[in-house]
Formats: sequence, C-alpha cells, structure tokens
Amino acid sequence: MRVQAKICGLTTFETLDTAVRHGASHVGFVFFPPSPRNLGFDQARALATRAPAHVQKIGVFVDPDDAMLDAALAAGLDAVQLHKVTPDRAAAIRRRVPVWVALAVKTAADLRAAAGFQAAADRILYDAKTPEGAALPGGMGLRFDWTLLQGHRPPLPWALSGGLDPDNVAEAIRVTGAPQVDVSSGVESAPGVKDVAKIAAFLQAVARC
Ligand SMILES: O=C(O)c1ccccc1NCC(=O)[C@H](O)[C@H](O)COP(=O)(O)O
Repeated sequence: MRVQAKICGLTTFETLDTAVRHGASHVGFVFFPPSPRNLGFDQARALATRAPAHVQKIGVFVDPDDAMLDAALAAGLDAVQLHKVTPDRAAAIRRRVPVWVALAVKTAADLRAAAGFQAAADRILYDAKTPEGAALPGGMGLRFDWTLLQGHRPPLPWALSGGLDPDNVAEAIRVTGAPQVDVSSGVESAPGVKDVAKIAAFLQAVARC
C-alpha cells in the first residue's frame, strides 16, 4: 500500500502547492506562538482553503485551550495533532474533531504510553522526544531509534516522525514499516523556511517506497 506523507509546518502558498503537486496526503499547520512555523488564524484559513479536499489539513497544537481550538478549527481543519496532551483532554477534544496524539519517544518505555490513548485518539504520531526545557516539543529535526518500533504493536493507526529527510525516509520506512511519515525541518533551508526542492525530493522518495 502507498505510504502516506504529511508535510508539516507549511506557511506559504508556494510550499503548500509543491506539497500538493508532489502527492502529500496531509499538510500540517502549526498553532504554537514560540514556533518559527506558527500561523495566524487568517493565514491558516487561506492555506486550508487553497488545499484541495483530498489533502487532509492537520492543525498542530501544544495542549491547546478551547479558545485556541475554536479559532483554529474555524480555519477549516480536518483533524488536530496534539502534543503534551493527557488522554482525558484528548478524548474531550475528540468529541469535536478527529485527534492525532504525538507521542514523544526516546526509549522503549515511551512507547507504552500509546495504549493509554486507544479510546482517546484516532492516530498516534511517534515523534522524537525533544530535550528537557527545549522551546518546542517537535519540529526540531531530532530522530529516535527506529528499531524501537520493531515488535511494537501500535494500538491505533500510526505515523512516524522526527528527523526524517529526503535521504533517510526510505530507510526509516524500511526499518519501521511505517504506513505514514511526517516531516518538518528535514524539508527546510532554515528553521521555519520550507524548501520546495526538499519537499519534492522527500515526497518522491516516499513514492518510491
Ligand atoms: O514544528 C513545530 O514548530 C512544532 C511546534 C510545536 C509542536 C509541534 C511542532 N511540530 C510537530 C510536527 O509535526 C513535526 O513535523 C514533527 O515533530 C517532526 O519534526 P522534524 O523532526 O523537524 O521533522
């Protein structure tokens, strides 16, 4: 089956169009002010409106409050990706919109937390754990040991994230069997600046898998 790919942290029409043209199944919009990829709600609405219906629009949040969610959902999101969220809060949000939970992974023990989200999420995104005190819980180009996922039974549909790029994504898919991959800084020329050539190369590499 074709591996799906999400290009996360898009902020411009040009990079959105590139992702769509090269076959991204999902695009991600970040709503987290400390991030270099943070979007205003009007910007997000313009991008979401431009993306075709077959491309899923995913809003990325760090434990958002209801006011933040209300404003972002009005931009036209298909699902939300939640970082640093509890199962109870994820379940409450899921009553309004499909939920992806980003699970921060460094060791095998971190994978066990996925089970707690079985009734609270629609998808688990296995992402690299960022260092204690880091400004961002994702989007830092860090990867975890992919072999940890070998023998792990994800309780939900899942995706692999963290430190992927055009050169390593095929190997990551081979090692983990990931049905879906997610990338942000691996297709950038600088933090928050997406690179159209890298987006195209990443999606071409995924399409060859
Ligand atoms: O990308 C951000 O700036 C961000 C900010 C706050 C929470 C999550 C964020 N990104 C999450 C993502 O979905 C990234 O695509 C994922 O962590 C992978 O990032 P990267 O290792 O840079 O490819």
